[in-house]
Amino acid sequence: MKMPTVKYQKGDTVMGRWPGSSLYYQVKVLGFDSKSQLYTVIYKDGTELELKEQDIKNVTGFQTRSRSRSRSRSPGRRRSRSRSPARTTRRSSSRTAAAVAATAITESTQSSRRDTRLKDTVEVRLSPVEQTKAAENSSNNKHEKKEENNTASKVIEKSEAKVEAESEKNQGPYNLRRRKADGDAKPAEAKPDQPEKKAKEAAAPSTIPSAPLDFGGKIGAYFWLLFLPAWVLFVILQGNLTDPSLINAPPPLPPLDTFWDAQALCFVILWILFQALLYILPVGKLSEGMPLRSGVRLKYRTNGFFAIMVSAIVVAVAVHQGADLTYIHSHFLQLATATFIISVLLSIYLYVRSRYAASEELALGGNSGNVVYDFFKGRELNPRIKNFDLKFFCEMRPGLIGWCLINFAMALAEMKKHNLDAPSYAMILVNLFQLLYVVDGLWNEEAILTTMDLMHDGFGFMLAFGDLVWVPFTYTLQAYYLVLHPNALSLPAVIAIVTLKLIGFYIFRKSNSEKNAFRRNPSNPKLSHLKTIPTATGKSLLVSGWWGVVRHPNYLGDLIMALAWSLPCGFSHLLPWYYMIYFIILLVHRDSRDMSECRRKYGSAWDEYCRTVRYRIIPRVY
Ligand SMILES: NC(=O)C1=CN([C@@H]2O[C@H](COP(=O)(O)OP(=O)(O)OC[C@H]3O[C@@H](n4cnc5c(N)ncnc54)[C@H](OP(=O)(O)O)[C@@H]3O)[C@@H](O)[C@H]2O)C=CC1
Ligand SMILES: CC(C)CCC[C@@H](C)[C@H]1CC=C2C3=C(CC[C@@]21C)[C@@]1(C)CC[C@H](O)C(C)(C)[C@@H]1CC3
Repeated sequence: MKMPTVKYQKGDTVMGRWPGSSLYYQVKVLGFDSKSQLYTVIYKDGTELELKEQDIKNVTGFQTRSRSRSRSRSPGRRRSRSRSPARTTRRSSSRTAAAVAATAITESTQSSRRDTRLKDTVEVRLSPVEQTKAAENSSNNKHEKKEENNTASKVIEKSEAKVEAESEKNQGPYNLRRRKADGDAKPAEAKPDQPEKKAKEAAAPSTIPSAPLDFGGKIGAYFWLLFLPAWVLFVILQGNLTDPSLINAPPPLPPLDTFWDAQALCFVILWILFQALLYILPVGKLSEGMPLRSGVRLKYRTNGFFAIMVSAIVVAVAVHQGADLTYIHSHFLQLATATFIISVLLSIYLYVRSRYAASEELALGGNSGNVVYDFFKGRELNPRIKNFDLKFFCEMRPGLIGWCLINFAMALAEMKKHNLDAPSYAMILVNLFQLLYVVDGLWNEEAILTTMDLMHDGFGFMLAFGDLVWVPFTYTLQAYYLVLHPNALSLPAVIAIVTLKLIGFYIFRKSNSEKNAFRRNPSNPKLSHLKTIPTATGKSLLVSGWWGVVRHPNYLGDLIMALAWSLPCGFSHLLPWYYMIYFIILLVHRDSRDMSECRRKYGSAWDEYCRTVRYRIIPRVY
């Protein structure tokens, strides 16, 4: 960059104020943009920011800040055990841009959220220095003090209103740029029909970091590809046995031709097309997803509740017209096989199209270069055909609504099998509990846009199979089990199980809604009583409310609900407890995946959060 005649020159070592605080760090000037009148500076750990001239000072007139003074002043110190910058640096394994953020715990009130944030900035990770008295008294500084509030409040406005998109787009008075060390640069791939894009990407190295391999890496991917379908087959066959113990040896494989049923395939295709039709109808809200790396926010048609209502009406009419839904029970294996074939075809399509996707459209994981691993994990973050979002659709519609349809069919099958006028209590509970879970998910469909799957995971075999096969054919195992293995429940047992379910549901819904509301609008007045930790990405972390109890309160609620789903099936067999066992494993693994991802994103701010909120899922236990 050619430097015009400006106060500070490229290469100068100066003191740069950290946005939102009155602390200065030694920085090097990288350049000056005459248009925006901002200096690009680099901090010692490699973080780049754009600063105004007022926020830059000459090194003379500064002295090293005494840490104890800095810390004892800090309101946040009262909340945190280990605040030594040195210690934090040692403990933090993956320092990102956040590692230099002024990590503060802020308590905001409705009226003075911004001011409080400014006052409460308590900790920095570089060796902060402050100006000498002489320098502080200078007239220049008086002006600067006034300006400090202006500029800092701009930062907060930025981080509270349109935070993510703007920080990524490099707009506004300060820019927190991605650190170069955020990940390995990957060779750019571009769509052949987008020569402009290709040229641009070839010129600039791709910013897509490849995340560390998950799920046991490349070998693990082979394993899961074989194990997951085999497991679905195993539990379906077990469900038909008189003694369906999970620890029994697998039943003998039925002849191959029993797997295939063309009619079953037609039903599955019809069901998916029907759901796709409901999804594209211009009914319901168009919700915005979280900002992507490019700053773009995709739009999603969140009409899931409408879709399940219409589906229920259509199914009711079909049953009234004589359709025999017990077909689903008697052809469970064939329906699962047909859906499996569709999920494999879909995964192949997803992998092939991801080879043509631009690098900015790829997820952080799933780009290892190993075909099998990438096929399994998924490469493209939001594969779309025009506005039709494949990942969102698959996650929220055919499998999820199909789950309720299958449960309902199992209730009818139970009545048929045992000549009942009504389903058993156990079957009713399982049906109602899971229906509530699905309907709630669809009612709050927008909230899915802030979950890990939608924000971070690529769409590949794992999710395609998970959404289309795993959910409808294994999450229904309790109802499937009850058809052949009835379990009588006393009234007190029913009351106890319903109470447990409601407690779990309350925790699950409240915590998910709190995070979703906060992510969508961090300055939401309803959340102003909550404490937050700002991070260098512009986003903050909730540190009180539900997210101050444990790091994943939503998982806790979900697990309590899972317990309530299995209890109606009794303790005679392990099969109906499969979901509970699987779910513990899934959520513990998800929690650790999320931990690594958040540590990568938020650096020391995340470490700070973990020190403040010590337990992951169960208070005082885990
Ligand atoms: N039934 C089932 O099979 C499954 C159900 N679920 C349920 O789906 C829901 C979503 O789960 P999942 O996507 O795994 O995870 P979360 O909804 O918990 O999302 C995790 C993300 O939330 C953000 N976050 C974490 N801590 C904080 C905080 N303190 N303050 C603000 N934001 C924070 C981070 O993203 P960022 O900071 O980038 O916004 C983090 O990556 C859960 O209720 C879970 O139980 C999940 C898996 C399977
Ligand atoms: C096959 C693998 C071993 C695991 C696949 C995992 C998937 C089945 C799950 C990953 C996250 C999910 C969510 C839901 C269903 C299961 C999958 C797809 C969810 C849609 C269920 C309904 C909830 O209300 C929810 C919060 C919207 C869930 C979001 C995550």
